[in-house]
Amino acid sequence: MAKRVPELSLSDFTAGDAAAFSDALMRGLQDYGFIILKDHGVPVDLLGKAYGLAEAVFALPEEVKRRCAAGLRGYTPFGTEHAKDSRHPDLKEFWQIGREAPAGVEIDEDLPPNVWPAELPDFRPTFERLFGALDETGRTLLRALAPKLGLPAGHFDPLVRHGTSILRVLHYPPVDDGIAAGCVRSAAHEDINFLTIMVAAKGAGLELLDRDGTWLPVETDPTNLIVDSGDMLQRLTNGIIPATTHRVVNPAGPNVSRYSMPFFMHPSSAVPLDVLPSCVGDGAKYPPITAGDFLAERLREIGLTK
Ligand SMILES: O=C(O)CCC(=O)C(=O)O
Ligand SMILES: [Fe+2]
Repeated sequence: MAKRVPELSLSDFTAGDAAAFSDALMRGLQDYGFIILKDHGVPVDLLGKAYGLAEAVFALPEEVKRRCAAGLRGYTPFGTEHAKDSRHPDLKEFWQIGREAPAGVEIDEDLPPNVWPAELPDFRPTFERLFGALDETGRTLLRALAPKLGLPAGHFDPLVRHGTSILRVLHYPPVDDGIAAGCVRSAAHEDINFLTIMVAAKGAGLELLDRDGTWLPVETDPTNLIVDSGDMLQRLTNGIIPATTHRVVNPAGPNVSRYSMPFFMHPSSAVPLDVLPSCVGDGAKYPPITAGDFLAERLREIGLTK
């Protein structure tokens, strides 16, 4: 039988057999590094609205978009980011929305303000809502995963509640004929964070590197979410949950724009990424580092900070 990324229903966890869901989530991440999530609770009309605004924001004039560039928030122009070990820039532009410091709560984190496009008044409320909904889904998934790692269900909650999670709205424009050989929409990479919860793209192209060394397309209905495990979870689990290499290939069919929206779930910067006691086995494979230092190192390696 052809291999397929496992499909899970989040309602099994919230209103069904929670232990069976936890088993399937753990197995999916171990075997594929990816799962498809149905019945995730993020309203489908919100996903539709977000897609519409993603198209609108990237259609704004280049100088308007560039005025909304503010480092890790707002707009990042085409050709800025490259995968960690790639010499070529990825063929994408993106807009990043971060967590903002909660009103009235003192937190030990530098959370810069977001940048909003004045031309699109619906952009801010829509993406604030989507950020909140994906954040909630991510916390639920971490609650489902915790018992599989010998942890109490609520273990991750305080680590991620004020963390540096970021929602990235991505646009891959039609690929130019004159593009340099070796340039792809998104070169092979692993995500940096704990989990990525991604609004499934409308177009094909996402592929994961399967455990047998072949590229496996990750395809699903755009009303579903796609979840993958990142490097920080790999470190915590001593590699028991690996960060799976994935990429976005150039269009094989019609040469049209592709949009996607990954939400990268990060803990607070001060959180140590030490290997969990239940996963140490014969010894930790990774030296201790905080989430903040690890993120800073990786952002430099992909060209997003100096
Ligand atoms: O566009 C996609 O489907 C995947 C994007 C991705 O892997 C990333 O931004 O880390
Ligand atoms: Fe990724």
